[in-house]
Amino acid sequence: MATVQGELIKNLTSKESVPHNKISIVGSGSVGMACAISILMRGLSDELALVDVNEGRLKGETMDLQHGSLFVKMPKVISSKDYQVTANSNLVIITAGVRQKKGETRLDLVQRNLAIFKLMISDIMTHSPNCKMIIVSNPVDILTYVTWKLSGIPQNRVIGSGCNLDTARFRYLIGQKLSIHAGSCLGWVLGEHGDSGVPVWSSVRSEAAAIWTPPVSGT
Ligand SMILES: NC(=O)C1=CN([C@@H]2O[C@H](COP(=O)(O)OP(=O)(O)OC[C@H]3O[C@@H](n4cnc5c(N)ncnc54)[C@H](O)[C@@H]3O)[C@@H](O)[C@H]2O)C=CC1
Ligand SMILES: CC(=O)C(=O)O
Repeated sequence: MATVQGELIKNLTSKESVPHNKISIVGSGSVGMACAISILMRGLSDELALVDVNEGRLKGETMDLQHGSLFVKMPKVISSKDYQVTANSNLVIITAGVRQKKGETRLDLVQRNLAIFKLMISDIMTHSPNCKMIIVSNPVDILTYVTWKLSGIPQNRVIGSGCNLDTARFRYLIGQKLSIHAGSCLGWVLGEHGDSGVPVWSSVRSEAAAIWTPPVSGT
């Protein structure tokens, strides 16, 4: 029998809405939460799902994001340690795993994070066989390759963050040197993310460099 309370709190729409651009993030640590906030602030998804083995952290981070609903356009945030919550994602971002401790290199993380990936990738594929994946966990280039192999999906659906962060740092530092915004400095770091990345000086261009160009003699 319908109660007054039941009538007052029932949904106005009869059907559950189906997300059209669902993004899931595995790992709700520092990097996962930075991704989550960027996605929400830019309105990139209509449903955001988070997964982490640390249920206490996951609950706290999810509540923080949900409580910020007032400030974002697409505020649906769900989470669980069960990968079912990621079902039908268009994009899955992997930030889960261990990070470096003092004295460790990114490559030192490979065995521990590989073990996590072996379990995680099959769960992701079971629930979102058509998704694209962005890998951030380190060592990122190796784990991107591992994800491609473990998932069996075409290589154009598995994207590693690669040297994006190194390139951003490079452009920031050039900008600092020239007292201009990093966006006005072009330049790339290529190779493997981290200690062996190669700053390609011949790729560097900046608005300031144009100012420095000496005038052609005779003009
Ligand atoms: N590619 C890049 O440019 C960058 C990569 N990283 C890497 O990203 C990873 C994450 O870094 P942070 O967020 O700073 O670490 P964090 O320690 O803050 O977060 C990692 C999260 O992964 C979770 N986790 C661990 N095992 C899991 C599993 N089996 N399933 C689900 N969740 C699991 C942990 O509970 C934790 O919440 C590290 O490997 C780090 O080295 C970090 C910064 C930049
Ligand atoms: C953690 C890491 O890969 C970085 O900050 O470059």
